Amino acid sequence: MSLRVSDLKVYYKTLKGQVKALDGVSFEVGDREILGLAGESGCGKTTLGKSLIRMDGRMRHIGGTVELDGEEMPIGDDRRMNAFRFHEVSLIPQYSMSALNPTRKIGKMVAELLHSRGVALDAGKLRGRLDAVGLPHEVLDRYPIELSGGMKQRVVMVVSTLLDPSLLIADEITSALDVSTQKAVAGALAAFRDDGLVKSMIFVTHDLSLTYQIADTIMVMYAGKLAEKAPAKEIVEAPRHPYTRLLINSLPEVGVRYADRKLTGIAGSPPSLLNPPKGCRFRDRCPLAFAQCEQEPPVVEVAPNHSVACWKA
Ligand SMILES: Nc1ncnc2c1ncn2[C@@H]1O[C@H](COP(=O)(O)OP(=O)(O)OP(=O)(O)O)[C@@H](O)[C@H]1O
Repeated sequence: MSLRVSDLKVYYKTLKGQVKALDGVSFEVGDREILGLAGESGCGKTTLGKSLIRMDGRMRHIGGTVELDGEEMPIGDDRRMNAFRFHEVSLIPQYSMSALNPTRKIGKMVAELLHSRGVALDAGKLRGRLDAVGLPHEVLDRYPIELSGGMKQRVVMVVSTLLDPSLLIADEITSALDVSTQKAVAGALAAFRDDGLVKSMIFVTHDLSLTYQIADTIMVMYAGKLAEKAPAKEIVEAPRHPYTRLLINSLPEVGVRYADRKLTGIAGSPPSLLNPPKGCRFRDRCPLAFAQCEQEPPVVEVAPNHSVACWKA
């Protein structure tokens, strides 16, 4: 087992109270597995990715454990997490390709970044990684502004994996790209796993159709909790949770750009995570809701590797 997350609770401290962004989430990612993490905006996807790397100032580790390759990660301890960051687990954050330093050539930026981590640049390895994502070596001599969006995203992928992390988390890395570039970048990401450059991966996206192309397993979250997790084909072809069904039905049409997509077909909006409702958090929007949904549904394995949190699944 590569990653084991048990009953993880991560809250944000705000002036209005605690936002329960991750509220008791448990799941595993196997060796060589790509887990696609899906769900509407605000369900906790980014919080999950960040909490495995670096908590921001408002985030609090309230409970639960995270084990990577059998070792517990001290996710609430920023200093002790230094031993894990980039070395064991690496995150490609949302919008990271736009955050490349515009005043540095790519090669210099990579050298400086490694230096800041106390690691010497291995030029041969760097060139090998550029080859792996289909970038010409001469990008090292270019400024970010001279690269296309897809090239910048590949640079970020190379930088994030130079220290050979076991687990790579990619958070919405294809959102700002056109459809064919999205596919190419997702394909390059899957090749990282296929070539053994990383052992396992979490691919975070709103876009279930893209995640379906590369993920072995898809986990759907709703309002800070796990709704359903199953092999990708099963989630798409035979979803059991009413929320997953509605998500699948609202898949955007092929060829529509991210910015033009709207999640239609699910009336209402997710509950506030400041004071989430008791019981099933989806029940106000659920076409199948009944009295028992006032109790929180447990996550139940309804078929091999297929878990659902719904009384009616
Ligand atoms: N810094 C913060 N302070 C307070 N609340 C926050 C903060 N960041 C996120 N949240 C809240 O935590 C919840 C989960 O947010 P998160 O960004 O993890 O969701 P997401 O599924 O990744 O959404 P998106 O797809 O829009 O990035 C939301 O209710 C959000 O409003």
